[in-house]
Amino acid sequence: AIPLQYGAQYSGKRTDDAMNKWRSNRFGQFIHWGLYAIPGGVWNGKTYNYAAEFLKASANVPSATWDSLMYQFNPVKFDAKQWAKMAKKMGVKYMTITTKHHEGFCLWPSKYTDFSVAGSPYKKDILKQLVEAYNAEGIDVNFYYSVLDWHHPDWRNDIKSPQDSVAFKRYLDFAYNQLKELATNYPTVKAFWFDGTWDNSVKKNGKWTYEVEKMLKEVSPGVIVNSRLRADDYGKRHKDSNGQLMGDYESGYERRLPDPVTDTAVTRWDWEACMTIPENQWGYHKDWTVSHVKSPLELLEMLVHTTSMGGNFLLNFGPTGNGDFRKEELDIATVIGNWMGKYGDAIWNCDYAGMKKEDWGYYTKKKNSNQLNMVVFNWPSSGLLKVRTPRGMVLDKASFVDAKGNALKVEEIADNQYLIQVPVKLYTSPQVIQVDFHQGA
Ligand SMILES: C[C@@H]1N[C@@H](C#Cc2ccccc2)[C@H](O)[C@@H]1O
Repeated sequence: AIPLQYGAQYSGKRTDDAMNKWRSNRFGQFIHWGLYAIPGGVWNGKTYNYAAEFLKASANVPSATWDSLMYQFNPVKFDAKQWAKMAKKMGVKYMTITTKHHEGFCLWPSKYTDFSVAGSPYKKDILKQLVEAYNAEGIDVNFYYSVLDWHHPDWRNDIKSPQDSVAFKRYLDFAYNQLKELATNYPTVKAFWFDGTWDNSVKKNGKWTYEVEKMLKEVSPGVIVNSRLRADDYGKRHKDSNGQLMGDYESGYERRLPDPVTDTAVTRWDWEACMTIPENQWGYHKDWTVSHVKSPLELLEMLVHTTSMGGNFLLNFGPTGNGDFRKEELDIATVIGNWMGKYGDAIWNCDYAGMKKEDWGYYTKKKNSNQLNMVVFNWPSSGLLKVRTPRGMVLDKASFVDAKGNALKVEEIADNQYLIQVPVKLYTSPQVIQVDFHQGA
């Protein structure tokens, strides 16, 4: 192995209570909210199709002009309790909020910058209201923090001169202080979600990324840090120069999921996928007709797919500049929430079942149980669901979660091969069949 000072600190999955809770949450709400929500992808009457939170770059807006959006930030419809109630009904167990995105605007009154809610007509601490409201609903809150900062004069994309070094050191001190401020002032926050760490300037500062993770865990014991923060001694990200995952979970799946047949290696570590509802919009965009908007059932399948591979699914919402949600997002929250209300037990505290993927859908397995869930998206016209079990696993009985009393016919047609007989029907949402099993000889 290559000797490293700033590589992975441990291997395997964390098994402490904080990480077990993070893992059991499975379904989270991502919220991207900042000044970019005010123009919503439109600048000087022109609609830019690229991600709305990148509008400053897409529309080539001068920094002084963009930063003056701060004086328009006054979300009169913002109601943290209402947001938290919607999230609770949707069935999420955690929420990740952008404390500061690439634009540099802070949703809390940071003492290290004037470019925050404190400088806006709104004035109040948004993070404090969200943490209190979501925690009151029993939902954990995590903080997204962009290391990339277009506003700060000392930010550098790369270090190409001694002057760059001096300036970027000032920037890294600023970011370190902000992160310590966040961990100190919001002690119930469970995890830090780092982004904007792809530039050479950060890759050349693996030591700083190591020190940030160390500081956060000292200030907030048990806190969880994603792999995106970290660069090792040689600038390697996510996995160090020895191929070991850095941080507490892998967070490279952005708008994509691992393949359930060829990518089962991900089941060996903790990981999370984050997903947009349109093709590529994290911040609020006025016009969602510019790309495919995923239906509730498409998103629900992604949630089940992710759970079936032992990952967490973080679904993104982009509130408007006024602090309310668009109808499409409210409808998705309702449909998914209705399903989670009936079948959430097949998601929460469930994990990879260690079984071969079948065409009809996905398996999830309740932690520390002999309860196997079959979430069926593709209903078989044959009325037969094929199940291949690992050696020694014997199926005992199966029934619809909705009809526990009506046992389904389970036929073992060969060693470790079963057929479960189901009615041939057209369903309009995925069905969940619960299977009890035991470990045989
Ligand atoms: C979680 C997501 N990561 C951010 C990004 C990005 C990006 C997109 C293209 C090229 C380089 C970086 C998005 O703005 C959103 O915050």
